Parts: sequence; structure tokens; C-alpha cells
Amino acid sequence: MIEMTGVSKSFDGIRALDNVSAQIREGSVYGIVGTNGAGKSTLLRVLAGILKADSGSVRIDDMEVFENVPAKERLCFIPDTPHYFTNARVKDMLDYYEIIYPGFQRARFKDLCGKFELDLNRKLSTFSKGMKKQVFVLLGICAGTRYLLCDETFDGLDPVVRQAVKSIFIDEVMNRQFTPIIASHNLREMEDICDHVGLLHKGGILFSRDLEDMKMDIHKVQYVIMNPVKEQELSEELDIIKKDTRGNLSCITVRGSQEKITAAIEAKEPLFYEILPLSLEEIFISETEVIGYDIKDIIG
Ligand SMILES: Nc1ncnc2c1ncn2[C@@H]1O[C@H](COP(=O)(O)OP(=O)(O)OP(=O)(O)O)[C@@H](O)[C@H]1O
Repeated sequence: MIEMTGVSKSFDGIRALDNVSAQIREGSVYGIVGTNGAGKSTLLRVLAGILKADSGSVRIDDMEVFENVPAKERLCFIPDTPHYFTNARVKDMLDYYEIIYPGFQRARFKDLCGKFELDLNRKLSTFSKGMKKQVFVLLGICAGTRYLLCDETFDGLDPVVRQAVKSIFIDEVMNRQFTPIIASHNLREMEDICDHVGLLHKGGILFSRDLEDMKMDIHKVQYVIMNPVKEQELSEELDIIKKDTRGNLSCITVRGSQEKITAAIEAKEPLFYEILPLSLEEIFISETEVIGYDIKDIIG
């Protein structure tokens, strides 16, 4: 488990992290979302032990991470713009990672490079931005560490590659001790991969919750209720966050348990109703409203 307690970090008077406390449990995919400048990269660099926090503690599996090799051996960090040696070919980076990470899976890396059509003999400098990212994601996965910290990793990957990386992540989480921690400014990138999401805003975590828990308490339903009086009654009975109406068809985003919501709708004798899937963005709109923020001010 990764545990941050009261972590603060400033740069020349700029408070990048402000008393952040968070727990990242093993075996989940943890997303950190926030706008540009929210402090995501700083948080990851403090977690990786690259930066020393001004105050607070960062512990990985009960070990302080800063300047502590046994703790750092458990993680691999892929920065937003990964570094590589001038003229390095993919296979040179493979050799380098193998020295750094004792558990590096060489054969797996070669196999994955084949699947992603990344030539081991090609110089990284000749790759596109997205291809370089692919190489480093694969290096990170094959490093064999318990934790993989990814800064804007899915940004710049095409949809097919993104799906492929997501399924490798899920596979790894299921088959070994592996916990990816992904920072992104884009909620849509976190969709269908994260189990838990923390929202970072101005250096502080506004909230941090399991997606499943959030999904239990907010629903999107569309229905047709022909009787306008009953339709009005329903609007008053339910805790509606958002409502769109087109002709007789209404679509609501509503707080509460699914059973209560469907019972309330059924009592109004609808012509038809159905529960629709909710996007992460819609869930976040509700969650941030509860704590008094407007999501549009937080996520671009
Ligand atoms: N090395 C540094 N020197 C000075 N200020 C810094 C440094 N690194 C980060 N900051 C400041 O700390 C704040 C948080 O920056 P950080 O890079 O952590 O944000 P971020 O959420 O990763 O943003 P982005 O999405 O743009 O990458 C910003 O105000 C930034 O200007």
C-alpha cells in the first residue's frame, strides 16, 4: 500500500501540494485527475521519491520512499516526457531497464514490442511522440515492479493502442501484485480503467473514492410519463441533478439507490423507462457539486 500523510511541497513560494493525504491500496487502478498545474506531476514525483516533500510522509509498503532503495525498487515511474539516451535504440533501453529493475521481463518486453510493431533496433529519436510513449509504457509494465506511476500516459496514444495498454494493465493487476497509478487531466482517459479516482485541485485532494461506490449512488434514467401531474410529482420526489426533456421523453441524472429511483418511476405508471450508463464525467459533476465545486472550474 502507498500511504501519503499531510504531504506538502512548494517551489519558490508556489504551493504545488498542500497537505495531501491519500491511501492507494494494492490491486486497484488508481487515477489522479486534475487540471494543468493542479499538482499531479509533483504528486507522482514525490511518490516516486524523486522529490522530497517539505513536510509529511510518503510510505510504500510501510517504508519511507525518499532515498530508500528497497522502497524505490518497488516502483517504476513513467514521466510525461520520458528520458532516453541520445542515439539509444529500443534494445538499449531494454538493457538499461534490465540493470535497474532486477525483475525485468526481457522476453515479455520483446514479445510486446513485436505485437505493438515497435522495432527493437530502431533509435528512439526516430519514433513519433506516441510511439516513444508506447515503448516506455511497455518498459514500465515489464519492469516487474509492484507499482507503476504513469504521468499522462494515455495522452497521445491512439485509441487502439490505448485499449491494448488498458487490457495489459487489467491483466497484470489480475495476475500479479501490480498497482498502476495514472495521472491525467482528462477524465475520459480514466474511464473504464480506474477502480478508484482522486481529484486533485490546487494542490489538495478534493475527494478520493471507489468508482463502484460512486456508481451505486447516482443514476441516469430516461422515461416517458404521459401524465404531466405525475411527471411533476416525480421531479419533486427525486433528488435530480440534471434533467433534459425532448417532447415526452425525459432524461434525468439523479442521486439515490437504483431501487428507490425505479420504484418512484414505476409508481407514476410510465409508458417506458430505462437505466442508462453514466460517464465518469457525469459522476464527477455530482460528486463535486456535493462538496460545493463546479466541475467546469476543475476539469477543463
Ligand atoms: N520545478 C518546479 N519549479 C517551480 N514550480 C514548479 C516546479 N514543478 C512544478 N511547479 C509548480 O507547481 C504547480 C503544480 O505543477 P505540476 O507540474 O505538479 O502540475 P500538473 O497537475 O502535473 O500539471 P500538468 O497537467 O500541466 O502537467 C504548478 O503551479 C507549477 O508551476
